[in-house]
Amino acid sequence: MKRVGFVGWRGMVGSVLMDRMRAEDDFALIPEACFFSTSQQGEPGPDVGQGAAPLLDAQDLEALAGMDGIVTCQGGDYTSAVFDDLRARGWFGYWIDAASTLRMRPDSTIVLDPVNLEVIEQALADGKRDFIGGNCTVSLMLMAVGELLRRDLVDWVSAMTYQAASGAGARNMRELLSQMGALEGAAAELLADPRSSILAIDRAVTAAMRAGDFPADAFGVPLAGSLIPWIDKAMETGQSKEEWKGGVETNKILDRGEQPIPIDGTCVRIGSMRCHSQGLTLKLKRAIPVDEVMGMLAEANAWVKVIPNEREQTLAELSPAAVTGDLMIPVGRLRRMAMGPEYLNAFTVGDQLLWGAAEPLRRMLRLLLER
Ligand SMILES: NC(=O)C1=CN([C@@H]2O[C@H](COP(=O)(O)OP(=O)(O)OC[C@H]3O[C@@H](n4cnc5c(N)ncnc54)[C@H](OP(=O)(O)O)[C@@H]3O)[C@@H](O)[C@H]2O)C=CC1
Ligand SMILES: N[C@@H](CC(=O)OP(=O)(O)O)C(=O)O
Repeated sequence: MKRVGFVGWRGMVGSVLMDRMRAEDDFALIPEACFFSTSQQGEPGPDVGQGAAPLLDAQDLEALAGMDGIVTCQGGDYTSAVFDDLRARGWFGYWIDAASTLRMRPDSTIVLDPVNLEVIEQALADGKRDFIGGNCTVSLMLMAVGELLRRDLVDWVSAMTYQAASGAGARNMRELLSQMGALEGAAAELLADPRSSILAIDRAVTAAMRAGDFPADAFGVPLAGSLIPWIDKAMETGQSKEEWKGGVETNKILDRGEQPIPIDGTCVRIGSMRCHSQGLTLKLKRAIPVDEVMGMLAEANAWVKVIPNEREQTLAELSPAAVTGDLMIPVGRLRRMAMGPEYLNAFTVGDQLLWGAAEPLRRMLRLLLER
Protein backbone atom coordinates (compact mmCIF):
# COMPACT_ATOMS: atom_id res chain seq x y z
CA MET A 1 0.00 0.00 0.00
CA LYS A 2 1.47 3.32 -1.08
CA ARG A 3 -1.25 5.87 -0.39
CA VAL A 4 -3.32 5.54 2.75
CA GLY A 5 -6.19 7.94 3.44
CA PHE A 6 -7.33 8.83 6.96
CA VAL A 7 -10.86 10.07 7.65
CA GLY A 8 -12.10 10.93 11.15
CA TRP A 9 -8.53 11.25 12.42
CA ARG A 10 -9.29 14.36 14.55
CA GLY A 11 -12.29 12.91 16.41
CA MET A 12 -12.01 11.11 19.74
CA VAL A 13 -11.37 7.61 18.37
CA GLY A 14 -9.28 9.03 15.51
CA SER A 15 -7.07 11.02 17.89
CA VAL A 16 -6.38 7.91 19.95
CA LEU A 17 -5.54 6.08 16.71
CA MET A 18 -3.15 8.85 15.65
CA ASP A 19 -1.42 8.81 19.04
CA ARG A 20 -0.96 5.04 18.89
CA MET A 21 0.31 5.19 15.29
CA ARG A 22 2.86 7.83 16.25
CA ALA A 23 3.91 5.83 19.33
CA GLU A 24 4.44 2.70 17.21
CA ASP A 25 6.08 4.63 14.35
CA ASP A 26 3.50 3.25 11.91
CA PHE A 27 3.66 6.30 9.66
CA ALA A 28 7.24 5.37 8.74
CA LEU A 29 5.74 2.38 6.85
CA ILE A 30 3.31 4.54 4.83
CA PRO A 31 4.89 6.17 1.76
CA GLU A 32 2.05 8.72 1.49
CA ALA A 33 -0.43 9.39 4.30
CA CYS A 34 -3.35 11.58 3.12
CA PHE A 35 -5.72 13.27 5.55
CA PHE A 36 -9.36 14.01 4.81
CA SER A 37 -12.07 16.02 6.56
CA THR A 38 -15.79 16.50 6.04
CA SER A 39 -15.61 20.09 7.32
CA GLN A 40 -12.07 21.46 7.11
CA GLN A 41 -10.96 20.78 3.55
CA GLY A 42 -8.01 22.98 2.54
CA GLU A 43 -6.92 23.61 6.15
CA PRO A 44 -3.44 22.28 7.01
CA GLY A 45 -3.47 18.59 7.92
CA PRO A 46 -1.32 17.01 10.62
CA ASP A 47 2.41 16.53 10.08
CA VAL A 48 3.22 12.87 10.61
CA GLY A 49 6.78 13.20 9.36
CA GLN A 50 5.87 13.91 5.73
CA GLY A 51 5.05 17.65 6.01
CA ALA A 52 1.57 19.12 6.54
CA ALA A 53 -0.47 18.98 3.30
CA PRO A 54 -3.92 20.62 3.01
CA LEU A 55 -6.81 18.42 4.13
CA LEU A 56 -8.69 16.68 1.32
CA ASP A 57 -12.46 16.55 0.99
CA ALA A 58 -13.76 13.36 2.60
CA GLN A 59 -16.86 13.43 0.36
CA ASP A 60 -14.78 13.57 -2.84
CA LEU A 61 -15.05 10.04 -4.28
CA GLU A 62 -12.39 10.78 -6.88
CA ALA A 63 -9.86 11.69 -4.19
CA LEU A 64 -10.86 8.69 -2.04
CA ALA A 65 -10.55 6.37 -5.04
CA GLY A 66 -6.90 7.43 -5.39
CA MET A 67 -6.07 5.69 -2.10
CA ASP A 68 -4.77 2.12 -1.80
CA GLY A 69 -6.35 1.95 1.63
CA ILE A 70 -8.69 4.10 3.70
CA VAL A 71 -8.89 4.12 7.49
CA THR A 72 -12.03 5.79 8.83
CA CYS A 73 -13.08 6.69 12.36
CA GLN A 74 -15.62 9.20 11.08
CA GLY A 75 -18.72 7.21 12.04
CA GLY A 76 -21.50 5.18 10.50
CA ASP A 77 -23.27 8.00 8.66
CA TYR A 78 -20.09 8.75 6.75
CA THR A 79 -19.55 5.08 5.89
CA SER A 80 -23.15 4.85 4.64
CA ALA A 81 -22.69 8.01 2.59
CA VAL A 82 -19.55 7.01 0.69
CA PHE A 83 -18.67 3.31 0.93
CA ASP A 84 -21.10 1.71 -1.54
CA ASP A 85 -20.61 4.48 -4.10
CA LEU A 86 -16.86 4.11 -3.84
CA ARG A 87 -17.00 0.34 -4.39
CA ALA A 88 -19.56 0.84 -7.18
CA ARG A 89 -16.93 2.90 -9.02
CA GLY A 90 -14.67 -0.15 -8.97
CA TRP A 91 -12.45 1.02 -6.12
CA PHE A 92 -10.47 -2.02 -4.98
CA GLY A 93 -8.53 -0.65 -1.99
CA TYR A 94 -8.63 -1.78 1.63
CA TRP A 95 -11.32 -0.20 3.81
CA ILE A 96 -10.59 -0.20 7.56
CA ASP A 97 -13.48 1.22 9.59
CA ALA A 98 -14.38 1.80 13.26
CA ALA A 99 -18.11 2.14 12.59
CA SER A 100 -20.61 -0.69 12.93
CA THR A 101 -22.35 -0.10 9.55
CA LEU A 102 -20.52 -2.79 7.56
CA ARG A 103 -19.66 -5.25 10.34
CA MET A 104 -22.28 -7.89 9.65
CA ARG A 105 -22.03 -7.78 5.85
CA PRO A 106 -20.78 -11.06 4.39
CA ASP A 107 -17.81 -9.38 2.69
CA SER A 108 -16.62 -7.77 5.93
CA THR A 109 -14.23 -9.23 8.45
CA ILE A 110 -14.37 -8.00 12.05
CA VAL A 111 -10.77 -7.50 13.13
CA LEU A 112 -9.27 -8.37 16.50
CA ASP A 113 -6.02 -10.04 15.53
CA PRO A 114 -4.89 -11.30 18.99
CA VAL A 115 -8.11 -13.36 18.92
CA ASN A 116 -8.87 -14.01 15.24
CA LEU A 117 -5.66 -13.66 13.22
CA GLU A 118 -6.45 -16.91 11.35
CA VAL A 119 -9.84 -15.52 10.31
CA ILE A 120 -8.19 -12.29 9.10
CA GLU A 121 -5.52 -14.19 7.18
CA GLN A 122 -8.12 -16.39 5.54
CA ALA A 123 -10.08 -13.28 4.55
CA LEU A 124 -6.96 -11.77 2.98
CA ALA A 125 -6.24 -15.02 1.15
CA ASP A 126 -9.85 -14.94 -0.12
CA GLY A 127 -9.27 -11.43 -1.48
CA LYS A 128 -11.50 -9.66 1.03
CA ARG A 129 -10.92 -5.93 1.40
CA ASP A 130 -13.27 -4.69 4.12
CA PHE A 131 -11.87 -4.90 7.65
CA ILE A 132 -14.03 -3.49 10.40
CA GLY A 133 -13.29 -2.92 14.10
CA GLY A 134 -15.70 -4.72 16.44
CA ASN A 135 -18.02 -3.26 19.02
CA CYS A 136 -15.94 -2.07 21.99
CA THR A 137 -17.66 -4.29 24.56
CA VAL A 138 -17.26 -7.34 22.36
CA SER A 139 -13.58 -6.71 21.60
CA LEU A 140 -12.77 -6.10 25.27
CA MET A 141 -14.61 -9.25 26.38
CA LEU A 142 -12.77 -11.34 23.78
CA MET A 143 -9.36 -9.88 24.67
CA ALA A 144 -10.04 -11.03 28.25
CA VAL A 145 -11.74 -14.44 27.93
CA GLY A 146 -11.85 -15.15 24.18
CA GLU A 147 -9.36 -17.98 24.58
CA LEU A 148 -11.97 -20.10 26.37
CA LEU A 149 -14.41 -19.56 23.50
CA ARG A 150 -11.72 -20.14 20.89
CA ARG A 151 -10.90 -23.50 22.48
CA ASP A 152 -14.61 -24.36 22.35
CA LEU A 153 -14.82 -24.78 26.13
CA VAL A 154 -17.91 -22.61 26.59
CA ASP A 155 -21.63 -23.44 26.31
CA TRP A 156 -22.81 -19.86 26.82
CA VAL A 157 -21.84 -16.48 28.26
CA SER A 158 -23.87 -13.93 30.19
CA ALA A 159 -22.25 -10.49 30.07
CA MET A 160 -23.45 -7.75 32.42
CA THR A 161 -21.72 -4.57 31.36
CA TYR A 162 -20.70 -1.33 33.05
CA GLN A 163 -20.00 0.96 30.09
CA ALA A 164 -18.20 4.28 30.06
CA ALA A 165 -19.54 7.64 28.90
CA SER A 166 -16.95 7.72 26.08
CA GLY A 167 -18.88 5.01 24.25
CA ALA A 168 -21.61 7.58 23.70
CA GLY A 169 -19.14 10.22 22.42
CA ALA A 170 -17.04 13.18 23.48
CA ARG A 171 -20.05 15.38 24.26
CA ASN A 172 -21.35 12.76 26.68
CA MET A 173 -18.01 12.59 28.50
CA ARG A 174 -18.20 16.34 29.04
CA GLU A 175 -21.79 16.06 30.21
CA LEU A 176 -20.92 13.36 32.74
CA LEU A 177 -18.42 15.74 34.32
CA SER A 178 -20.93 18.60 34.27
CA GLN A 179 -23.43 16.35 36.02
CA MET A 180 -20.85 15.40 38.66
CA GLY A 181 -20.09 19.09 39.19
CA ALA A 182 -23.79 19.97 39.45
CA LEU A 183 -24.33 17.30 42.12
CA GLU A 184 -21.35 18.44 44.15
CA GLY A 185 -22.49 22.05 43.77
CA ALA A 186 -25.98 21.22 45.03
CA ALA A 187 -24.58 19.83 48.26
CA ALA A 188 -21.46 22.00 48.65
CA GLU A 189 -22.63 24.01 51.66
CA LEU A 190 -23.87 20.96 53.52
CA LEU A 191 -20.69 19.03 52.65
CA ALA A 192 -18.56 21.82 54.09
CA ASP A 193 -20.31 21.43 57.45
CA PRO A 194 -19.16 18.20 59.15
CA ARG A 195 -22.29 18.29 61.39
CA SER A 196 -24.79 18.33 58.52
CA SER A 197 -27.06 15.33 58.08
CA ILE A 198 -26.21 12.85 55.32
CA LEU A 199 -29.92 12.56 54.55
CA ALA A 200 -30.08 16.32 53.98
CA ILE A 201 -27.13 15.99 51.59
CA ASP A 202 -28.87 13.13 49.78
CA ARG A 203 -32.08 15.16 49.49
CA ALA A 204 -30.20 18.11 47.98
CA VAL A 205 -28.43 15.86 45.46
CA THR A 206 -31.63 14.03 44.48
CA ALA A 207 -33.49 17.31 44.03
CA ALA A 208 -30.70 18.65 41.79
CA MET A 209 -30.70 15.44 39.71
CA ARG A 210 -34.46 15.67 39.17
CA ALA A 211 -34.54 19.41 38.46
CA GLY A 212 -35.32 20.64 34.96
CA ASP A 213 -32.01 22.50 34.65
CA PHE A 214 -29.83 19.44 35.40
CA PRO A 215 -27.35 19.11 32.48
CA ALA A 216 -28.70 16.10 30.57
CA ASP A 217 -28.96 17.18 26.91
CA ALA A 218 -26.64 14.42 25.68
CA PHE A 219 -27.75 11.47 27.83
CA GLY A 220 -31.35 12.64 28.25
CA VAL A 221 -31.30 11.54 31.90
CA PRO A 222 -28.87 11.72 34.84
CA LEU A 223 -25.86 9.41 34.63
CA ALA A 224 -23.75 10.82 37.50
CA GLY A 225 -25.17 9.43 40.72
CA SER A 226 -27.35 7.10 38.63
CA LEU A 227 -27.03 4.67 35.69
CA ILE A 228 -28.71 3.94 32.37
CA PRO A 229 -29.64 0.29 31.70
CA TRP A 230 -30.14 0.76 27.96
CA ILE A 231 -27.54 1.40 25.25
CA ASP A 232 -28.43 2.01 21.59
CA LYS A 233 -31.68 1.17 19.80
CA ALA A 234 -34.28 -1.47 20.65
CA MET A 235 -34.27 -4.81 18.82
CA GLU A 236 -37.36 -6.98 18.24
CA THR A 237 -35.86 -9.60 20.59
CA GLY A 238 -36.25 -7.22 23.55
CA GLN A 239 -32.51 -6.74 23.62
CA SER A 240 -30.87 -3.37 23.19
CA LYS A 241 -28.72 -3.24 20.04
CA GLU A 242 -25.59 -3.24 22.21
CA GLU A 243 -26.74 -6.53 23.79
CA TRP A 244 -27.56 -8.00 20.36
CA LYS A 245 -24.08 -7.12 19.09
CA GLY A 246 -22.56 -9.14 21.95
CA GLY A 247 -23.88 -12.34 20.40
CA VAL A 248 -23.68 -11.73 16.66
CA GLU A 249 -20.33 -9.97 16.58
CA THR A 250 -18.58 -12.38 18.94
CA ASN A 251 -19.65 -15.33 16.81
CA LYS A 252 -18.60 -13.58 13.60
CA ILE A 253 -15.17 -12.69 15.05
CA LEU A 254 -14.68 -16.33 16.04
CA ASP A 255 -16.12 -17.53 12.70
CA ARG A 256 -18.53 -19.88 14.49
CA GLY A 257 -20.75 -20.16 11.39
CA GLU A 258 -23.71 -22.46 12.05
CA GLN A 259 -22.67 -23.16 15.65
CA PRO A 260 -22.97 -19.85 17.46
CA ILE A 261 -22.28 -19.62 21.18
CA PRO A 262 -25.24 -17.93 22.94
CA ILE A 263 -24.05 -14.65 24.47
CA ASP A 264 -26.45 -12.26 26.15
CA GLY A 265 -26.83 -9.97 29.13
CA THR A 266 -27.76 -6.43 30.13
CA CYS A 267 -25.67 -3.50 28.90
CA VAL A 268 -25.55 -0.60 31.32
CA ARG A 269 -24.05 2.87 31.01
CA ILE A 270 -22.31 3.98 34.21
CA GLY A 271 -20.32 7.05 35.25
CA SER A 272 -16.91 5.85 34.15
CA MET A 273 -15.00 8.02 31.68
CA ARG A 274 -13.49 5.66 29.06
CA CYS A 275 -13.24 2.13 30.46
CA HIS A 276 -15.89 -0.51 29.95
CA SER A 277 -16.15 -3.21 32.63
CA GLN A 278 -18.03 -6.50 32.40
CA GLY A 279 -19.21 -9.06 34.91
CA LEU A 280 -19.24 -12.39 33.09
CA THR A 281 -20.84 -15.73 33.83
CA LEU A 282 -19.41 -18.47 31.63
CA LYS A 283 -21.10 -21.85 31.50
CA LEU A 284 -18.24 -24.19 30.65
CA LYS A 285 -18.74 -27.45 28.75
CA ARG A 286 -16.99 -29.27 31.60
CA ALA A 287 -15.70 -28.38 35.06
CA ILE A 288 -12.21 -26.98 34.51
CA PRO A 289 -10.09 -26.15 37.58
CA VAL A 290 -9.85 -22.38 38.03
CA ASP A 291 -6.02 -22.55 38.05
CA GLU A 292 -6.14 -24.14 34.60
CA VAL A 293 -8.50 -21.44 33.35
CA MET A 294 -6.16 -18.76 34.71
CA GLY A 295 -3.21 -20.37 32.90
CA MET A 296 -5.10 -20.48 29.58
CA LEU A 297 -6.19 -16.85 29.85
CA ALA A 298 -2.76 -15.58 30.92
CA GLU A 299 -1.12 -17.14 27.86
CA ALA A 300 -3.78 -16.08 25.36
CA ASN A 301 -2.26 -12.75 24.35
CA ALA A 302 0.33 -10.21 25.47
CA TRP A 303 -2.18 -7.72 26.96
CA VAL A 304 -4.40 -9.81 29.19
CA LYS A 305 -3.44 -9.79 32.85
CA VAL A 306 -4.96 -12.34 35.19
CA ILE A 307 -5.66 -10.82 38.60
CA PRO A 308 -5.83 -13.31 41.48
CA ASN A 309 -9.19 -13.44 43.21
CA GLU A 310 -7.94 -11.44 46.21
CA ARG A 311 -9.33 -8.21 47.59
CA GLU A 312 -6.23 -5.99 47.64
CA GLN A 313 -5.06 -6.77 44.11
CA THR A 314 -8.61 -6.57 42.77
CA LEU A 315 -9.07 -3.08 44.20
CA ALA A 316 -5.66 -1.94 42.97
CA GLU A 317 -5.77 -3.35 39.43
CA LEU A 318 -9.29 -4.24 38.33
CA SER A 319 -10.96 -0.86 37.89
CA PRO A 320 -11.40 1.90 35.29
CA ALA A 321 -9.20 4.18 37.43
CA ALA A 322 -6.33 1.68 37.13
CA VAL A 323 -6.79 0.82 33.45
CA THR A 324 -7.65 4.12 31.71
CA GLY A 325 -5.17 5.01 28.97
CA ASP A 326 -3.53 1.58 29.11
CA LEU A 327 -3.63 -1.32 26.66
CA MET A 328 -3.60 -3.83 29.50
CA ILE A 329 -6.76 -5.97 29.87
CA PRO A 330 -7.06 -7.20 33.46
CA VAL A 331 -9.42 -10.10 34.15
CA GLY A 332 -10.10 -11.25 37.68
CA ARG A 333 -12.74 -12.41 40.18
CA LEU A 334 -12.18 -15.82 38.59
CA ARG A 335 -13.97 -18.42 40.69
CA ARG A 336 -16.45 -21.25 40.49
CA MET A 337 -19.99 -20.13 41.12
CA ALA A 338 -22.63 -21.50 43.48
CA MET A 339 -24.66 -22.85 40.53
CA GLY A 340 -22.17 -25.67 39.92
CA PRO A 341 -18.56 -26.49 39.01
CA GLU A 342 -19.08 -25.61 35.32
CA TYR A 343 -20.12 -22.04 36.12
CA LEU A 344 -17.21 -19.60 36.03
CA ASN A 345 -17.38 -16.02 37.33
CA ALA A 346 -15.11 -13.35 35.81
CA PHE A 347 -14.78 -9.59 35.80
CA THR A 348 -12.81 -7.61 33.25
CA VAL A 349 -12.00 -3.97 32.51
CA GLY A 350 -10.62 -2.39 29.34
CA ASP A 351 -10.07 1.02 27.78
CA GLN A 352 -12.82 1.27 25.17
CA LEU A 353 -10.94 3.79 23.04
CA LEU A 354 -7.81 1.61 22.82
CA TRP A 355 -8.59 -2.11 22.42
CA GLY A 356 -12.27 -1.15 22.18
CA ALA A 357 -11.83 1.04 19.11
CA ALA A 358 -8.47 2.30 17.79
CA GLU A 359 -6.01 -0.52 18.44
CA PRO A 360 -7.60 -3.28 16.32
CA LEU A 361 -7.73 -0.84 13.37
CA ARG A 362 -4.12 0.24 13.85
CA ARG A 363 -2.96 -3.37 13.95
CA MET A 364 -4.97 -4.29 10.85
CA LEU A 365 -3.39 -1.43 8.93
CA ARG A 366 0.06 -2.47 10.16
CA LEU A 367 -0.61 -6.05 9.10
CA LEU A 368 -1.41 -4.84 5.57
CA LEU A 369 1.61 -2.52 5.50
CA GLU A 370 3.96 -5.32 6.52
CA ARG A 371 2.67 -7.91 4.04
N1 LIG B 1 -16.80 6.59 20.72
C1 LIG B 1 -16.58 5.30 20.76
O1 LIG B 1 -16.42 4.73 21.80
C2 LIG B 1 -16.49 4.45 19.56
C3 LIG B 1 -16.77 4.98 18.32
N2 LIG B 1 -16.69 4.20 17.22
C4 LIG B 1 -16.98 4.76 15.89
O2 LIG B 1 -16.19 5.89 15.65
C5 LIG B 1 -17.01 6.94 15.21
C6 LIG B 1 -16.43 8.26 15.64
O3 LIG B 1 -16.55 8.37 17.03
P1 LIG B 1 -15.86 9.55 17.85
O4 LIG B 1 -14.39 9.55 17.59
O5 LIG B 1 -16.35 9.42 19.22
O6 LIG B 1 -16.52 10.83 17.12
P2 LIG B 1 -16.16 12.37 17.24
O7 LIG B 1 -17.45 13.08 17.30
O8 LIG B 1 -15.16 12.64 18.31
O9 LIG B 1 -15.45 12.71 15.84
C7 LIG B 1 -16.07 12.51 14.61
C8 LIG B 1 -15.77 13.66 13.66
O10 LIG B 1 -16.39 14.85 14.11
C9 LIG B 1 -15.76 15.96 13.46
N3 LIG B 1 -15.54 17.05 14.42
C10 LIG B 1 -16.34 18.14 14.52
N4 LIG B 1 -15.95 18.94 15.50
C11 LIG B 1 -14.86 18.40 16.05
C12 LIG B 1 -14.00 18.76 17.12
N5 LIG B 1 -14.17 19.88 17.83
N6 LIG B 1 -12.99 17.94 17.45
C13 LIG B 1 -12.80 16.80 16.76
N7 LIG B 1 -13.56 16.41 15.74
C14 LIG B 1 -14.61 17.18 15.38
C15 LIG B 1 -14.47 15.44 12.87
O11 LIG B 1 -14.67 15.26 11.46
P3 LIG B 1 -14.27 16.35 10.36
O12 LIG B 1 -12.80 16.59 10.43
O13 LIG B 1 -14.67 15.66 9.10
O14 LIG B 1 -15.08 17.56 10.68
C16 LIG B 1 -14.33 14.07 13.52
O15 LIG B 1 -13.63 13.18 12.71
C17 LIG B 1 -18.39 6.63 15.80
O16 LIG B 1 -19.41 7.23 15.10
C18 LIG B 1 -18.43 5.16 15.75
O17 LIG B 1 -18.90 4.75 14.49
C19 LIG B 1 -16.30 2.91 17.32
C20 LIG B 1 -16.00 2.36 18.50
C21 LIG B 1 -16.09 3.09 19.74
N1 LIG C 1 -22.05 1.47 21.55
C1 LIG C 1 -20.79 1.61 22.26
C2 LIG C 1 -19.81 2.46 21.49
C3 LIG C 1 -19.77 2.20 20.01
O1 LIG C 1 -19.42 3.07 19.26
O2 LIG C 1 -20.18 0.97 19.61
P1 LIG C 1 -20.26 0.53 18.07
O3 LIG C 1 -18.85 0.69 17.50
O4 LIG C 1 -20.69 -0.90 18.09
O5 LIG C 1 -21.27 1.42 17.40
C4 LIG C 1 -21.06 2.23 23.61
O6 LIG C 1 -22.01 2.98 23.65
O7 LIG C 1 -20.35 2.02 24.57
